[in-house]
Amino acid sequence: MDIIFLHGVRARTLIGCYDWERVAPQAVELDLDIGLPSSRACQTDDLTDTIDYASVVNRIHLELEARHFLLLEALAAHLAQVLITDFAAPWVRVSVTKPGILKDVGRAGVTVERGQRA
Ligand SMILES: Nc1nc2c(c(=O)[nH]1)N=C([C@H](O)[C@@H](O)CO)CN2
Repeated sequence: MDIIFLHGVRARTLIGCYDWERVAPQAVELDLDIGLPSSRACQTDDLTDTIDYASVVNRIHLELEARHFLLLEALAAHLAQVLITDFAAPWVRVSVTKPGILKDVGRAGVTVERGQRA
């Protein structure tokens, strides 16, 4: 399976289970690994035969503005479902981290995998 990736996507969103996290957006970083439905673009050299990673990152930012989750797990699972449903990805791995959220921890986060990796 061929994979496109977007690693180190920086964004701000309302996320968290505590009251202080419900009032202001905070920084998150995402790593997205997205399986492609086919390797056709390798032969055709045509953007319409693959998943446009620029379109993906635009959609991710729209989702982060529109949806507000309590847990990183719920956010990661939602983004994974968007990639599978709306971009026809057969397999995705979505990692979401909160840089600096915990004392003495560089990044706290979660990774979800959805779909079948061929
Ligand atoms: N497994 C998780 N643990 C925690 C999460 C989370 O999303 N998944 N979130 C929090 C708080 O919201 C955190 O941002 C502040 O401590 C705690 N644990």
